[in-house]
Parts: sequence; structure tokens; C-alpha cells
Amino acid sequence: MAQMYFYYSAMNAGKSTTLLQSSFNYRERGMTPIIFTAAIDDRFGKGKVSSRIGLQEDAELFNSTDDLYQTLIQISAAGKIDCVLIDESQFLTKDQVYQLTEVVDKLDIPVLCYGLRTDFLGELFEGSRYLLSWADKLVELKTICHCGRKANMVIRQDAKGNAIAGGNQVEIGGNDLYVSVCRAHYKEALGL
Ligand SMILES: Nc1ncnc2c1ncn2[C@@H]1O[C@H](COP(=O)(O)OP(=O)(O)O)[C@@H](O)[C@H]1O
Ligand SMILES: Cc1cn([C@H]2C[C@H](O)[C@@H](COP(=O)(O)O)O2)c(=O)[nH]c1=O
Ligand SMILES: [Zn+2]
Repeated sequence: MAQMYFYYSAMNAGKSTTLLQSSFNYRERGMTPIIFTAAIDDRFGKGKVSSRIGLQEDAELFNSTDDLYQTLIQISAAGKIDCVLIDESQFLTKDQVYQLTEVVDKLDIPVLCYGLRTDFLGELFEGSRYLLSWADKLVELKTICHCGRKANMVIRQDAKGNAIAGGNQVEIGGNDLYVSVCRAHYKEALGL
């Protein structure tokens, strides 16, 4: 039986790197993985998954209105898929997480999702909420704060490096805008 996995972390913990390593592992065994990433996250060019250590692969794009079950039925009709890898899975909708459970349960294809658990305010993303609820396996990937503790929060910074305490949940960016920290340093930065 296939399973659904959710690999979650703060930013810069190696999620994209781990996804690309999984893809490589499937390919070196003669299998066919398919990679998806969010259309809205175009930091490294649309249709690409890149890790900060230099690995890169082409990816299909998902938008919030896509039916991923139907998309994967169509793609698998054209050739066998052995695994579905989804980067930026925090941007999935509730419906799309459900559709991916159908891919696992009805098409018997493993689905491996990689994404943030929470946003810069410490709130769950919609995709993450339902992945945490419905995935078979939850795997935390870890990165560290400047103090050496595990970084499980993400600060959004302004141009002066001050922590931002409000705004839209989605703002695409990298090290220019975000820094992963431990909970104690998150509270300190926000004056909580
Ligand atoms: N295999 C690895 N060995 C050592 N450091 C790694 C490895 N993979 C990732 N990293 C570190 O993690 C950082 C973030 O990698 P990335 O995959 O882009 O993270 P994420 O997708 O979680 O934001 C890299 O800049 C690097 O410092
Ligand atoms: C914390 C936070 C992040 N985002 C965006 C910023 C990036 O584009 C992605 C995460 O990238 P990763 O390095 O692959 O983990 O998500 C956001 O929109 N809102 C937030 O609060
Ligand atoms: Zn810290």
C-alpha cells in the first residue's frame, strides 16, 4: 500500500534538497518520479525545484484551482509514475491535500510532500494543516537558530532587519526576507 508523507520544517532546512535526493534515488533505480511545485513560488524560475546547494530539476506547476487527482490520472495514463514529489506543499489547498490522498489510496502511488509547517506569525498554512492531519507519516527536517537550538519558527524581516508582526500570509522570498530561528529568539524578535 502506498503512503502519504509530510516532510516539514522551517525555511532553509534542506526540504528541496531532500526532495531532489529522493527523485534521484527513484531514477537511479529505473523508476519515474514526478515533481510538482507551487506556481506562485517563482524564486528560481517557474517549473524548477532548486536547492540552495545547487541541485535543480524541472517540475510541474500547481495552482490553487488545479485538481491534482485528475491531473495525476491523466499523467499516469501516458506512462507509469512511481512517486509524486510536491515542493512548497504549504501552498496546497485543503481540497488538493484530499486529492493527493486519493492518489495514494486509489492510484496506489506514494506522495511525498515537503513544506513549511507555520508562517511568519506562527500560524499553520492551509496545506500544512491538512497534511499534518491526514498524512500517514510526518517527518520533521531540522535546521538551527543562530544560538544553536532547533529553529522551528520563521521571522519575516523588513529592509532594516526588524521582525514584521503583520501582513499577508503569502510573500515569496528567501534569505532577503526570512530567517529561521528558535521559539525563544522568535519571541524576542517580536517583543512577545
Ligand atoms: N545535504 C546537505 N548537507 C549539508 N547542508 C545542507 C544539505 N542540504 C541542505 N543543506 C543546507 O540547507 C540549506 C537549505 O537547503 P534547501 O534545500 O534549499 O532548504 P529548504 O527547501 O528547506 O528551504 C542549504 O543552504 C544548506 O546550507
Ligand atoms: C515563512 C513564510 C514563507 N513564505 C514563503 C517564502 C518562500 O517563498 C516559501 C518557503 O520557501 P522554502 O525555503 O522552500 O521553505 O514560502 C510565505 O509566503 N509566508 C511565510 O510566512
Ligand atoms: Zn535561538
